[in-house]
Amino acid sequence: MKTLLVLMGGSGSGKTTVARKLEECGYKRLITTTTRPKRNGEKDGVDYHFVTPEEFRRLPKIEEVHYSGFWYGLPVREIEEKAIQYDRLVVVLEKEGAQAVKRIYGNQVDIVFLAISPVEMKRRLRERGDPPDSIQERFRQAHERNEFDPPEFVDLVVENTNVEETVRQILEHQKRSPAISRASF
Ligand SMILES: Nc1ncnc2c1ncn2[C@@H]1O[C@H](COP(=O)(O)OP(=O)(O)OP(=O)(O)O)[C@@H](O)[C@H]1O
Ligand SMILES: Nc1nc2c(ncn2[C@@H]2O[C@H](COP(=O)(O)O)[C@@H](O)[C@H]2O)c(=O)[nH]1
Repeated sequence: MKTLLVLMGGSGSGKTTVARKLEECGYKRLITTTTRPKRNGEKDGVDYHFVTPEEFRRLPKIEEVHYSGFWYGLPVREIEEKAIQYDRLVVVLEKEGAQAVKRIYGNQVDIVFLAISPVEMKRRLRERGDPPDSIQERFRQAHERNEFDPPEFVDLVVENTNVEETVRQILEHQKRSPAISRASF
């Protein structure tokens, strides 16, 4: 039984925080690649594979997106290697990436949308220490890309007001979903 859980939602909705909690529950996280600079405390190979634009261009990827001025993509190697070793995978992607992996892996993919209001988004990004111009750009982009509303293709929507409760709802949903519990890569 193998499943790929995709966490998506607006900037600051808590995708990375929830993914870390799910790792404590036995999920293996797929580390994606980006050309953006590291934030304070982020580590190469742990939070992202941080690469130059040239390295990014050469890397074989399942999907890629240009977001808020930088490139992001899921390396083929990352999913191929971890799917052999682990039954439950989790990855953090924006909307187009989530749609792309659903197209490729079908029923094995479970997409969870973490909801956040515009006011709470600004508050969390400030609290995370994002620079004011970056917060402004993400806010503009979130509106432009309609990131506050769940698209129709998601499998579960969670109001992430409490991380432990969010994780509980996701685990419960995965247990109940027949397509997910039958999935295999
Ligand atoms: N349920 C929650 N309640 C309050 N704060 C939270 C909650 N979940 C996450 N946070 C905090 O909000 C900030 C943003 O969280 P996180 O980085 O996980 O979001 P994200 O969705 O991955 O954002 P981005 O897409 O911008 O990378 C962090 O400071 C995190 O500690
Ligand atoms: N389609 C993809 N989206 C990705 C990937 N890795 C991360 N992301 C999404 O990008 C934004 C910005 O992330 P941040 O860490 O700079 O705040 C966020 O929505 C992520 O979900 C990827 O490989 N492909």
